[in-house]
Amino acid sequence: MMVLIAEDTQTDRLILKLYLEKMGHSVLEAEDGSSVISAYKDNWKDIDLIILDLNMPKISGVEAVKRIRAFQDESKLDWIPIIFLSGSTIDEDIEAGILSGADDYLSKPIKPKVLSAKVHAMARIADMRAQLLQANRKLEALATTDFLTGLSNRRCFERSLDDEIAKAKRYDIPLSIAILDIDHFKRVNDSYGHDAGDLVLSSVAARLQAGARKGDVLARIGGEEFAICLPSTTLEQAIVACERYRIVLSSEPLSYGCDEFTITLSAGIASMDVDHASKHDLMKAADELLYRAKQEGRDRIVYN
Ligand SMILES: Nc1nc2c(ncn2[C@@H]2O[C@H](COP(=O)(O)OP(=O)(O)OP(=O)(O)O)[C@@H](O)[C@H]2O)c(=O)[nH]1
Repeated sequence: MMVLIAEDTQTDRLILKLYLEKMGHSVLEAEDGSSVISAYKDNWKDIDLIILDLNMPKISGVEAVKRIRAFQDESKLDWIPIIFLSGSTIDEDIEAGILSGADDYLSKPIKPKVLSAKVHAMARIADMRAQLLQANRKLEALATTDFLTGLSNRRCFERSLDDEIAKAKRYDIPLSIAILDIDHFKRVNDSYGHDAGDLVLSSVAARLQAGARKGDVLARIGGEEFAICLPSTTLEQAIVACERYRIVLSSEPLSYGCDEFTITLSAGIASMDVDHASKHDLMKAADELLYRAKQEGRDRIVYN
């Protein structure tokens, strides 16, 4: 581990450094409260643990820990363990240290075995926390991804749309969305089976994804229904993009074993304006236009 230590008494600092290095850790030294804060800010990526003296000149250990924890919160950094070191064993000092954001307390003079045990315990907690964060990230990815196509799912699409609508309003920039639906998809399932249907869905997703512009959010929002959020895109530009998707899809057949399917899609496009200023209004407008595209014969894009 990389341990940042802060201790204003040079001999104490050297002893602590020696013990930690003997245990196989790397050590970064600071000699007072303000230098431990700046050392952490400059090196937070490498630091795994902080051990600091409670009583230091100018900025006390308690204040330094408060500022380090505040910096972690503001910058959304991962938690790392902090241990206080002090000659005082007064209950109030221990309480103040822990309440400031530290995780454990070591009393001076340092006993190598106790130091080693506490560092070990902190490393274990940090490791468990890292595992938990990783598991949470995996769960988050599962909760926002459509398992069949690997695209974003409806939940993720709606969340991105909320963000893009807020940005479009804040900076007064255009925003368009399109809802695309594969035509007569039921026939694929009915004639070739569900596996063929699944393959068509993932091939369509891959083709749409390959043609998507960076920054556009493409999602599978229902069975054979896809949606695209096109930030900074006017209705005219969205029509061009959706025509491209429509042609990309129908121009070359998809194959499933020896069978080939020509797939077409219908789409409704809506752009943000005074009438379609909310997520609900935009989705509803695009959905109604998609319905019109189906009514008017499919394999087409409809907009207002
Ligand atoms: N294979 C497969 N089929 C799905 C999936 N989700 C929905 N479907 C099927 O998609 C089909 C949608 O049928 P419909 O809503 O009648 O639409 P359509 O046949 O595409 O007709 P139009 O949209 O009117 O052109 C149904 O047969 C669903 O069972 C899926 O994940 N995999």
